[in-house]
Amino acid sequence: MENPVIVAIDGPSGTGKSSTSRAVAAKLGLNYLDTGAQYRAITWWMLSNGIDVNDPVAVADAAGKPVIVAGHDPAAPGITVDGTDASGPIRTQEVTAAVSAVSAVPEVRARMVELQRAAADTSPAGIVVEGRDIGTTVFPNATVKIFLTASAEARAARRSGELNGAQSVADTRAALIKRDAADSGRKTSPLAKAADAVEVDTTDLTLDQVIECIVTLVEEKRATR
Ligand SMILES: Nc1ncnc2c1ncn2[C@@H]1O[C@H](COP(=O)(O)OP(=O)(O)O)[C@@H](O)[C@H]1O
Ligand SMILES: Nc1ccn([C@H]2C[C@H](O)[C@@H](COP(=O)(O)OP(=O)(O)O)O2)c(=O)n1
Repeated sequence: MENPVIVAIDGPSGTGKSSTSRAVAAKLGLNYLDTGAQYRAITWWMLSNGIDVNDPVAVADAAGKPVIVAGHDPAAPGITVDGTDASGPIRTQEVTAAVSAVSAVPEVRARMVELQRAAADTSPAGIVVEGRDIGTTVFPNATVKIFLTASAEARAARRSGELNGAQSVADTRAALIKRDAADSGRKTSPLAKAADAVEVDTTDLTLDQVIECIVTLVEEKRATR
């Protein structure tokens, strides 16, 4: 049988990773994994259990405790923490503000990477994995690597639209620039474009155009291997 296809999609917040990855996985009949949801889930567990998220030693000590299970169906991925559905709670602004600190802790990353590689091992046809370090660290031999970008203005407008005006575009822009800097500046597996990734600037592209572009790249790669 053909080797499973691994599609790595990285990039900062609001570039379209989740929407694009889900659609690409659905179109190609592949599994899907949102690694940002995993980091959000462990962050939610830390906050819910009174762990000081700004104390890396406390976070490292607790990193092995929660049981995090991410779904792989692109139509309804879902995520549970200790058996409880966490899909809603992981998207709160409290979690968003704390996730960069928690995901910078090496013990947290080691655990998540283990889960991410296991997800690929149990995906016979293959998997689309989205995050920040998928092409650089988690799957350096991925079949196709994509790095999505977009202007800060476009990203803030998209995110603010999702929050239904609960946060202004200016505040959303400031928060995401702060998170980009933390994610790009950390020591362990920072947000970065792999040397062999294809960069796609989505600022002036529709979601359908981005999906089409990535599906074509994967199909071309599949045809030549
Ligand atoms: N190319 C695009 N053009 C316009 N809006 C987009 C595009 N890609 C994604 N979006 C919208 O932007 C928001 C953020 O997209 P999402 O996929 O969650 O980004 P990320 O996972 O990179 O944070 C969503 O509301 C999504 O529908
Ligand atoms: N592979 C990954 C994925 C996410 N993270 C961290 C850094 C990000 O700020 C958070 C949240 O990621 P997520 O993709 O859910 O964020 P957005 O949907 O882009 O707002 O997790 C990471 O460190 N490594």
